[in-house]
Amino acid sequence: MDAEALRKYSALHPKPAGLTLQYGTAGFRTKAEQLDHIVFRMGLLAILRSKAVTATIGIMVTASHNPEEDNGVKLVDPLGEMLHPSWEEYATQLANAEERELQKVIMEICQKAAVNLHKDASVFIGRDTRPSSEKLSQSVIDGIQVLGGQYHDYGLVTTPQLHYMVCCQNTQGQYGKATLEGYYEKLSKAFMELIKQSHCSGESQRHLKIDCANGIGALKLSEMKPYFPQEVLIHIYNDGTKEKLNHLCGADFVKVHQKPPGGLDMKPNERCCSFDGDADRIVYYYKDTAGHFHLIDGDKIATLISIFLKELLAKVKQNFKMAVVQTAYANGNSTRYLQETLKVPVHCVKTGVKHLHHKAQEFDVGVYFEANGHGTVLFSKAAETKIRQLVKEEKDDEKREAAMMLENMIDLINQTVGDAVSDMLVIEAILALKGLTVQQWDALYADLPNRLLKVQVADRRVIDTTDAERRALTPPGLQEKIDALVKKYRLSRAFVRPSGTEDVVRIYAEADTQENADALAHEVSLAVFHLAGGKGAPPQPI
Ligand SMILES: CC(=O)N[C@H]1[C@@H](OP(=O)(O)O)O[C@H](CO)[C@@H](O)[C@@H]1O
Ligand SMILES: [Mg+2]
Repeated sequence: MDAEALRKYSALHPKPAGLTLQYGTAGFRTKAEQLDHIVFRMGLLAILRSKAVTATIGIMVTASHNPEEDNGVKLVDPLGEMLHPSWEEYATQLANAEERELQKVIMEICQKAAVNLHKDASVFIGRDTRPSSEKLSQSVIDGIQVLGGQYHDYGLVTTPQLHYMVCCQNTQGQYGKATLEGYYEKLSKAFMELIKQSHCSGESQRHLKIDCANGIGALKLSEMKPYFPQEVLIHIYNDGTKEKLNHLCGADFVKVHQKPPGGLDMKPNERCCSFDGDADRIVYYYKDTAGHFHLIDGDKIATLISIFLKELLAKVKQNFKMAVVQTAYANGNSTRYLQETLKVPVHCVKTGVKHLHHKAQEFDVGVYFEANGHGTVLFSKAAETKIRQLVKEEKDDEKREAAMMLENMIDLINQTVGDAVSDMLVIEAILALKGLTVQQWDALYADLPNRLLKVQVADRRVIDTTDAERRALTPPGLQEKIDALVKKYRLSRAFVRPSGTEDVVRIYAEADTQENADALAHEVSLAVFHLAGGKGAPPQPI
């Protein structure tokens, strides 16, 4: 390591005095002006990680659905997964080290993680469309160069595209070609193969309006358009030419406020969807003839995909183990539908994509979605091999055709991470193949009315949870109070947990009516305020 270069370059990316940040659920996220030293140091860390695992590592500059002024950075592991939890701690240490200690901290990480500094290193870089992203990605490159590694800067890409590139690179092209063209070709080919087999979609069925949150999704979808057949009629809104990123639009806005985004004129019964700022989340929605808004969230997306896959799996008769993975935020009626009507096992894990991804890897076919629309499907290697073999060798027509559809699903879904573009194509293909309208999809089950609130407390770490975050262990008395409040309502459920991305405690409640869900959420938020050290004025009724 060139100590002099490290000193010189870290001085160009100084750490603001007293600032400490944590590598959280989605990497580092804060105001863009506080991030320069962080991204420089994540460039350093990406090199260390690359040397440790002898593979290409990804680094993405984005703050997803957060306001345009924010930014963030996260690392991508060799197969396109999130950074391994054991390294999150190193990331935090490196980010918070004083400048004069930087070299020492690097050496400590090398020792703890058995990094051989003489090995080669390679990093792929991507960024979203925020005004601050370009400069920050230059600082990443400074970090990479100080420790001496190769890099490829993909420039503007969606988060899932970068995950895809990393996976392609480290599987020597088995997953696909590590170029944007490779991504577009792989997805569009699988999509076209799938919809070839659909008979029943009239023209009106093929229109889809997409709110791109004024972000990177708009750019990349426009690039991808020429790869689609003419029958695909997608209309891009909020493309970033007029309004601000994520402002009153995007998947997070639509899910949280349960209303349509600005900038998209929606006619009754038109199928619409929203991406988030880095295009790794998607939610669907429509307005009925009475003008009521209907949200189709990640839970209903997981349900649609599960129905489709379960039918195909029954046809190929392979006894593949399939399961759905959710978090505590999944609507109670989605869980009930999946378990009782569809008879698919459902598992609940802690919030955060890495937890869902990890659990889904236990099955031959693991469908995972967060209610907010981040999700994908994982196929085990054994299942994939068997399916590809059936496509080549199976004599029975029905079985072979089902295997072909599964094979195309494997190629269409981005198995590295949730991907709005890929998920959208999966959904569009399923709707076309099953001849389902957006209303019919929505009608699979009715969401239980629910409410998500947040409360500020002095220190959110006073709340400790268990049972996939569904029960609070501390502070004393809180869970007992929640239990008592929940008993007052029908079909009710409530839980609280400290957020991993914001300095707040989140409260979730559902019940038989919206009034009851709102009342329960409010009462629970008061309990949190009083028992967990609430800050400022007590929460007001909704
Ligand atoms: C209730 C909710 O939507 N929580 C989100 C949010 O996490 P919190 O830990 O709740 O702040 O951001 C995460 C990262 O994007 C996402 O994985 C998660 O689902
Ligand atoms: Mg995102």
